Amino acid sequence: MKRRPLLLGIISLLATATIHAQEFRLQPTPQNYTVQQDDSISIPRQYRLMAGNSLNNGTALPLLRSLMPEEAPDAAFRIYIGTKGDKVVSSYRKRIPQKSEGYFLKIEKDRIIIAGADERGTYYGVQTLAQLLTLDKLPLAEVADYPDVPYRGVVEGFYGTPWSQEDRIRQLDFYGRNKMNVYLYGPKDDPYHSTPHWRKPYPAQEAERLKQLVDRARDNNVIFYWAIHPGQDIRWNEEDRELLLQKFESMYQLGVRGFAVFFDDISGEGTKADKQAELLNYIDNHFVQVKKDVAPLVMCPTEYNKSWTKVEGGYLTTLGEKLNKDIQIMWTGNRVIATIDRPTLDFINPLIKRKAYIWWNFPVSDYVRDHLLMGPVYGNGLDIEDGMSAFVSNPMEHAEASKISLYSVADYTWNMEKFDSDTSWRHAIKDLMPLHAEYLETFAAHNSDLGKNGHGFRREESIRLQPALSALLKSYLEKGEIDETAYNQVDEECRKIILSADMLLASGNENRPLIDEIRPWLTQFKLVGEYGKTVLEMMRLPQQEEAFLPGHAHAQALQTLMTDNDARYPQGVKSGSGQLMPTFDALFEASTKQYNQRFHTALNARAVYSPYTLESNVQQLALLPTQQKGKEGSIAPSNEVILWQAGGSLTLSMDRPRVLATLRIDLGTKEEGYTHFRLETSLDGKTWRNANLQSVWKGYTMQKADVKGQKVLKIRLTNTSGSEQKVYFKAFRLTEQE
Ligand SMILES: OCC1=N[C@H]2[C@@H](O1)O[C@H](CO)[C@@H](O)[C@@H]2O
Repeated sequence: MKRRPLLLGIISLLATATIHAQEFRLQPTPQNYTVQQDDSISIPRQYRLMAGNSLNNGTALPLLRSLMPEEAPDAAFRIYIGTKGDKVVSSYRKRIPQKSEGYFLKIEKDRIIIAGADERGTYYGVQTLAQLLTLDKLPLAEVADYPDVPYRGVVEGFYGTPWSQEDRIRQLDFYGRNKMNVYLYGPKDDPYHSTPHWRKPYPAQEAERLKQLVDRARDNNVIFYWAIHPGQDIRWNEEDRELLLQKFESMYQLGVRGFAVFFDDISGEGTKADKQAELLNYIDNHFVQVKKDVAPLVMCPTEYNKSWTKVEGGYLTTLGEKLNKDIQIMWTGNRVIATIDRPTLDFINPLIKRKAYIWWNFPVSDYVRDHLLMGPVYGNGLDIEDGMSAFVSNPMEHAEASKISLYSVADYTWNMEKFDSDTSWRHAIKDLMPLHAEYLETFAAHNSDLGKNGHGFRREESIRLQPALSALLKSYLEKGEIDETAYNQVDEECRKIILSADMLLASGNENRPLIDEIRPWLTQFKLVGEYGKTVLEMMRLPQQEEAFLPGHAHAQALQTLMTDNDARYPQGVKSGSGQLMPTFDALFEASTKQYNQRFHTALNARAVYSPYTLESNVQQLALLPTQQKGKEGSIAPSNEVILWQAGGSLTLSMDRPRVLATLRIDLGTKEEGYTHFRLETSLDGKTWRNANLQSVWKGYTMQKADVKGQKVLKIRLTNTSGSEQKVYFKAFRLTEQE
């Protein structure tokens, strides 16, 4: 029957609209928002625009016109839009919040009023109207709104593949919609941002692409900051100072109106506080203050977190005392990766004599590249807006996937008291994939913890399923019994996991960039679901000699598939590593052990293990995870400067003696740097023999140890120089002989 699809279509549209209306929330949560419940108006097709002159070359009007195309001078319905001081909104002047970027928005029967405290506030009023226009009828609403934190946004400051041009364009539009007003461009692996080419202007093509971004940022009322990272090889002389200013000038010519200097993750000459302060004040006095249309200068200190600060050393107090007062100083918190609370701010603000410009290292994943961080934003204080000048998030190299967190960071920094982590997280997911939200939520819920890592930072995972997982495991391990309720919940979740992975992989064009980013993890997620189902079946069969075997074999096959996965990620991809995998592995081992005892067999009862374990008394190395892929074993690299104390050592132990083929070590230091270290191997952990290091020049110094054919149980690297060494820990990789 022809009519049925049409009828179904109308019903589903109404259903979606109703759900949308029920679930509707303004993002970020406004400070004040009232709606006349029993009344609304249909969206006017035509309107007469009454606009204040102050908006002429701003972006509020273009946005309004893009939302409401039918302007007609004789239309009955009117839209009054202006900034405080514009005559057109003078009668609403008292309703405008007296706050930077504040706005007043009112929808009445015959008019809409948008009045901003400043141009960006007016723009934000239009962004709020844009959200209300997605409803099928316009509520008679009144919004008096403003942000808690002055500067809110993103610092692209991670190691790894920088975002693409398309990524950044989409990001800037996202910041406009979510009222984020700052984007700091500082990808560590851009050679013109950092060593070696920070002194050189960008080649024409890159310059043109940056100009496109600067223009897009302006369209979205976002301040585009360009950051420079000169500290690794800067010389404190006039030449380098002028070269840096020339580079800033060339960026200014591209339209950049925000500048930053990052001194993080460096060692040597560039780390001196008084020299840094002298340079920054010079830039401030001779460039920022001279230009007059440039935002306050931002700097990232070398000691950018409390665990690396020696207050008595005077680095931070020197910056606090010497830096011009309007220069912003970034801070990541008590550790490199940390949530921000009142004690964090009470520590740093007095030292730097200004409010910290928070650089929040979440959801950045460059130190756990095998993981995605898709969980809720939580753990930051909700009463600390007055203690910071900014809060910017350092995201993952996966731009779209980072939006789940960024949506909530926008919500948190705009209206801290009203921030609700879980509500925000669920809406962030709907915003990213409205048509597949339930599947993306299932995926995100089980891909939020980052596993063991060098910073010791962890996140909750599989929160709703945790009680069932632990009940199932507890009853099975302690009593060999199956908790049927828990069993069914976990079984049902495995079904949802498999379904969600397939639905997202097949989701087509809804958000293809997102699926392209997370595809390796979706494939892995499906394997996790299948592994769970297989292990659950095994749990029922340890008393059946024949029936148990196929499940055991299948589980081992799935374990192999989950380990030797996507070649593009040398360290592999991990999914469900926080809760699901540890539970399924434990159940695999328990049921197999039960079977082996019952039938006196020796089926492999080990789910996964790394043949390598790491011990070290060097604090920044001690927690680094080890990885194994086939014949290659490695210790995860670190991005930061390692303070390796005299006599400090790192020992990699095997589960049994293994014959080595190669061992490569990269401490990011030059040739002579390796003379400060001794490399040894041992077959019994008692007697050690030297393995001398030979330099391998691969565009940078890498060390190759002549261990070919040696059977070893342990490898040890010790700082024998008698003093602390500051090195990087870029690679520690071995291969075993076939
Ligand atoms: O300035 C703050 C800072 N600089 C480094 C450090 O934090 O760790 C981040 C996470 O590994 C890394 O992405 C960033 O480039």
